[in-house]
Amino acid sequence: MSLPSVLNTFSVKSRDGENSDLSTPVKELIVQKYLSGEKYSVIARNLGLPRNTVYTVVKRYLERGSVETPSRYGRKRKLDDRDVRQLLRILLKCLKTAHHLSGQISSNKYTCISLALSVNNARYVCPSYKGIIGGGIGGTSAAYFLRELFGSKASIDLFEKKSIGGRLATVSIAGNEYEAGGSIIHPKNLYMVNFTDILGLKKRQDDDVEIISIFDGKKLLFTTSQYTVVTLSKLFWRYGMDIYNVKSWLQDKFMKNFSRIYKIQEEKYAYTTVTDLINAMDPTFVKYLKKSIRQLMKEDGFSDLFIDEMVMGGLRMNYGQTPDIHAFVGAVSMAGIEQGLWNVQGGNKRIPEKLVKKTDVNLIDGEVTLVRYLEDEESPYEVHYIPVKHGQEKPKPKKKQYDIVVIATPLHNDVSNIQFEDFPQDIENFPQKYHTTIATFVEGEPNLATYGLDKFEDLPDGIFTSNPDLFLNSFGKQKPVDDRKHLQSKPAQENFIVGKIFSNKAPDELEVQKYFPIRNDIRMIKWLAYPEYDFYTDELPPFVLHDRLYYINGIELAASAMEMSAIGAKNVALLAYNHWFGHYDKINEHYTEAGDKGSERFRKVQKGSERM
Ligand SMILES: CC(C)=CCC/C(C)=C/CC/C(C)=C/CSC[C@H](N)C(=O)O
Repeated sequence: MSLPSVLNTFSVKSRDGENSDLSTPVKELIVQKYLSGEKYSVIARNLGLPRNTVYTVVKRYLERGSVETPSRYGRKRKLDDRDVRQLLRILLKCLKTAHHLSGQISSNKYTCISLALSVNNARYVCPSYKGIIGGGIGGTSAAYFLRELFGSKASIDLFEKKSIGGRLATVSIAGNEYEAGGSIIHPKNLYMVNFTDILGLKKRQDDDVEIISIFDGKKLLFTTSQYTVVTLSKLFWRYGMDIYNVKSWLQDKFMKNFSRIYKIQEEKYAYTTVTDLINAMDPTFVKYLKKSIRQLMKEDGFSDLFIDEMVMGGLRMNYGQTPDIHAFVGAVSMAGIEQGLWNVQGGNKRIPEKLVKKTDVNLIDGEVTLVRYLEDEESPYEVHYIPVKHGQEKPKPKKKQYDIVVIATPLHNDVSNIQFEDFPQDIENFPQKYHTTIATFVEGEPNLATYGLDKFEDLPDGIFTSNPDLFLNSFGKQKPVDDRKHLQSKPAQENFIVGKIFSNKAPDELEVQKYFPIRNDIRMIKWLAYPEYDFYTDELPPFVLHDRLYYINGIELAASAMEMSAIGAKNVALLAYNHWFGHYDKINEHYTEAGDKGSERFRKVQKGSERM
């Protein structure tokens, strides 16, 4: 099955579509009954209709404010815009006095109805119980943003079956801890910068000039120098103007409008699909999903040599893949080889660990197996889990009910095996393949001959590879996550280093010998690290799986990075907040900043996405 069709099965689509075969009075009767408090199942039974049909009619009504299917040729509205605005003003006044409603109201044609629905639907108290499934950077960021939005009274449970941090982890070798998973943060990754600040953590940034080479499997094609002027001359000699153009190209084509997301989210706008969120940053980004980074850069005049060496090198290091992956993740990878990258003193996993404490969540050590929808219950999501085994006894399965549930783990069979039951539509596991990346840490003496070198001093700090057939994706000399010198162990022998080999397959003894013939210790970590970006589609997964059941990790299909997970988490927290308090004018809506030219190009991407 191709990806678009697979993703369609994942979207929230009602089985009986538009119900265009029901007459308008019947649809109106359904809505009337719903508004007077009758449950879907009761309405369905009394009217002799399938429950799904009733659900869909109500859902469409909540989205559109009308039971009619919108049509250019349909019946005209009886009220004109002026009437609607006037009605709105009156309604708003009544509502604000009567219910202290704080929602903002715009004058779009459905506002009148959604506002009326707010009277029935808006909840004036915070949801009591929220469950987050997954304790990685996505889940813990979601906890933080939910706490920020819903306040200290909301009770938040966070389920994690292993350890907090997920794919942010350290490995212990030669007496020190090293970054083993997501390892780098860009200076413009505002959420990571803010978390580090708020949580009282410190940045770890190398002041030493790092020497980087590109290796084709036989020799080092290119090596930077510790003198910037020499490096620039060498780069210019090899890549010409490409090396000067790439920085401003990345800034103009990507970084500038990517940064719009921070303002958009500060203004509490949220999007129901990953595509809609990307589109809100810049509609051109949606086009990047449908072409390769190679194609985009070639269209913009970059040479094959530059793409095959620099871009390839960055992509093999960051995602173990090639410039044939889509241009959005390609651009993120390019940002990941810019200057000024940093990580957290003590390890990046300290961010999620400290977020858990800061947000005062209730941590549940357990593996979630099932989420069941209990339609008639006040807290309709029943989460089933198996507590982590601590003693000898086999733990008994348990369950808890929630108002809101956030899934913060890839819904992918190799990673999680959560079942969904009794939902009006199918919620299936994430069909996209995840890429296996092996990080092998070795304490030993590197094999200089492999790189065509003679002297130990000439071994670069980092090696990118330009050959897609090579076993080695990248190599890097490692520094401990705690760079306070007095805490670090000394290497076991002269010319011993701790090096990290990234590869797509586990190395056998011969392969390890090739890079480290003499060694003291070796540790190998297998990650299902990020999606296999072998698709071009602008139909990325939804953030909303059901009314108040949200999913963060679909954002990884756009690009996987710590910051992307935090952006996804903030979007989901804002969706939960806007849905709960009836701020529908902040969902899937265009955000315009005064004088913001970029957003004038905004177009709606409602294909396959639904306003919940
Ligand atoms: C915030 C702006 C303006 C742009 C940044 C876009 C972005 C999300 C950059 C992340 C850069 C980065 C750290 C890329 C590395 S790829 C992920 C890698 N596998 C890792 O996490 O270690």
